[in-house]
Amino acid sequence: MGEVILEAKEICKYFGGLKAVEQVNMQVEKNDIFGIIGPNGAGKTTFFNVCSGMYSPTSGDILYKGESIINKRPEEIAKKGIARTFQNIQLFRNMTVLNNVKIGFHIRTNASIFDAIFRNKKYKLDEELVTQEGLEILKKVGLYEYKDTLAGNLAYGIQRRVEIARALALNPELILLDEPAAGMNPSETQGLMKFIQDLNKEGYTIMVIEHDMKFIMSMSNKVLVLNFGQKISEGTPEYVKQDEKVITAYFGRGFDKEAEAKC
Ligand SMILES: Nc1ncnc2c1ncn2[C@@H]1O[C@H](COP(=O)(O)OP(=O)(O)OP(=O)(O)O)[C@@H](O)[C@H]1O
Repeated sequence: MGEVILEAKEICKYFGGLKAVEQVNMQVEKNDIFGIIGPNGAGKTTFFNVCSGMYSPTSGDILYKGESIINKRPEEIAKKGIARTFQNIQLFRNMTVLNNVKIGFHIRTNASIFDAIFRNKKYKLDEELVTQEGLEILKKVGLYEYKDTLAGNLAYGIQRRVEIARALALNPELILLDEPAAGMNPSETQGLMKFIQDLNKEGYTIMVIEHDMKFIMSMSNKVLVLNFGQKISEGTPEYVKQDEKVITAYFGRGFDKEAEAKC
């Protein structure tokens, strides 16, 4: 077994009387592409938000490299090496791609708002460094040609990649992706899959939640399946696909043909 970098221990998250997530355990190992799927309302988003530190669990713990990240501020979590994207793209549409990526660096550089306003030496040094690093990231992920394009003018699939590129500016080890293929057409989805696999080859560990079964099954090395807030299966895509409990969860909800076709 490889090094565990993110661990969920008996996570429960209740909203009033509603048990959105119930006793879920998970271990993401270094270099995994760890996929989480489940039917609508299964608790994926809630679990994701607990893992990224956005929600405190009702009970249980989240450990990053053995250290609890529960109740830590988002920037503290980011500094530890965890980056995330959001379900709805959160780019500045009227800014260039490069400037969007540069924003991702603000947590890492030491220039204060004071430095920035008065554009003093420290700010200028940081600004140069950040521009260089931003360009490096764009080269690394194949987005260099868009560096001067306004984010709002890009095709949807490319905007998604820019969002992920911005997350890389935090220099993370672990990237959490929240439904990255939502709203994409099949060719954009294919492109995104390759993009994520390439990042993984670069050494990033990835945890991803998605509705799209085919996306998760063809990309992940490990899959966790939630249903009604509980973990019903976990393993390789091959294992999960033939697990009776998974088949029942999906088939029982009446989208068997669709789900099967997508596997
Ligand atoms: N902030 C909240 N307050 C109250 N109930 C919530 C909240 N967030 C989620 N829920 C409920 O928790 C359950 C799990 O929702 P969640 O969004 O985590 O599932 P999901 O698997 O991500 O669903 P989908 O695939 O539809 O996005 C649902 O019954 C949902 O209505």
